[in-house]
Amino acid sequence: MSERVDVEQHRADVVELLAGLADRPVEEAALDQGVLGRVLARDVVAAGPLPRFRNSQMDGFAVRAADVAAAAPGSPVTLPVVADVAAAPGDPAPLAPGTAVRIMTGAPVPEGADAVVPVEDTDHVTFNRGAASPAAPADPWPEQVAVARGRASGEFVREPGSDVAAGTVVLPAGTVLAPHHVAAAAACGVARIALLAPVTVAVVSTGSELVGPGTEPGPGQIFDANGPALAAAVEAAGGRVGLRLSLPDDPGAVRAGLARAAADCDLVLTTGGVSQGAYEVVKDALPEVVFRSVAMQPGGPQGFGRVDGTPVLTFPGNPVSAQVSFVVFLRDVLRRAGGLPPVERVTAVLDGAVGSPAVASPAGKRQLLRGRWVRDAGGPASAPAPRVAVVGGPGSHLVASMAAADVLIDVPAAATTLEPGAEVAVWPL
Ligand SMILES: Nc1nc2c(c(=O)[nH]1)N[C@H]1C(S)=C(S)[C@@H](COP(=O)(O)OP(=O)(O)OC[C@H]3O[C@@H](n4cnc5c(N)ncnc54)[C@H](O)[C@@H]3O)O[C@H]1N2
Ligand code: MOO
Repeated sequence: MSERVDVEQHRADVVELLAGLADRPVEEAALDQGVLGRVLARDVVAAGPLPRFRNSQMDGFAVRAADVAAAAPGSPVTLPVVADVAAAPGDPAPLAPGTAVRIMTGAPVPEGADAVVPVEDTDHVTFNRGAASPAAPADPWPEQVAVARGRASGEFVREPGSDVAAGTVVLPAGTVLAPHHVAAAAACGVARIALLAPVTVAVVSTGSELVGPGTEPGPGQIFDANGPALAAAVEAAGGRVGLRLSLPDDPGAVRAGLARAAADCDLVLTTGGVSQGAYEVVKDALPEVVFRSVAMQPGGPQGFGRVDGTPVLTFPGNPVSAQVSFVVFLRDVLRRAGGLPPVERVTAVLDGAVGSPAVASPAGKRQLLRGRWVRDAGGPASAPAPRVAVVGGPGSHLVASMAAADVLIDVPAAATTLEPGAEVAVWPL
């Protein structure tokens, strides 16, 4: 008889087993190559300031604010336009008092100028002639400008370092990279970044009945669902699939496959072969692993330990059991090890009942039913928590019901029935 433990005990044992995974090596990557969702291992520091130089926030005229202070719609101030500055390489000449330069958004503001008057506030209104004359050359800069509205010193001038001072941290270590982080690093001219190396996981399916896609299953054969499912789950949790194996029900082959997996990866994950049958190859191949029954459904039969020094978790073969095992025991451990935040469990209100023959909850076991958020408009606005309804039955072979679910509804071990309106904890999928 194997030992029987509760869910929290097994979770704690898995956390302890995998504690060493959190010590991640660092790897470098180009900023533009698949870094989204990855975690920065080191701060990204700006070598120079951002903006890099004083530049215009508007298309208009760079002026000395004092020269146009008196301008008003009825009494414009007219200045000679002495140069044209585009957002282009080069350094404009200083601006003499009593003059203006035409300037474009992002162009360097000449020394001496301290404000930009948008073109709309002048007699030119716009510099852009649009599609009316696409072949025409760009507007030449005018000889003079009549400014109808003065601007305070500093208006529409972007100062260097006003976004980032040179030498400061743009993105701190631990940032989970999203597009806006890539933008900030790119603006600072960063080409390569240091990332936490993902935990590498070997995903090992066992069962002589399994075939891969593209094969016509013969009598007694089924497609391998767990391999692809767990590989996807590993990646979604920030891990990297280092090896995928599908092994037959032969303890020798399983032992050899697991030895290879242990040598190649940080963690080995198996499915199948851990129950009470005559061909429980994972159990038979791993005498050093602890096999136990966890008081939950699905996902009761579990094992944890090491193969050749590498941690191994053995999940049950039923596809829903394997996926639920990942969510409950491994997802957050993997995420934390790779620097990602855990997925928070949330409280929800049950929309229907649990306890009908179709949706029963066994006494003494925590049951993780598949559920969906109820998003109809009719719900009371004052509902204390989001509502959730059971989807499909509790059977651990019901992969399509699992695919229709948003969450796992956590029915406490003591409960065999729950009334509508009951508060439940849910695990987002
Ligand atoms: N007498 C008992 N029988 C069973 C018990 C028990 O306590 N006493 N526990 C049941 C529970 S609960 C589960 S869960 C399963 C676990 O069985 P195994 O981990 O040994 O898994 P297998 O027997 O290899 O497979 C179970 C089931 O899942 C299918 N399977 C396996 N691998 C895959 C895969 N990669 N993709 C898709 N489907 C897979 C397999 O064909 C079986 O149908 O044991 C119960 N029995
Ligand atoms: O506990 Mo098994 O994992 O029901 O299906």
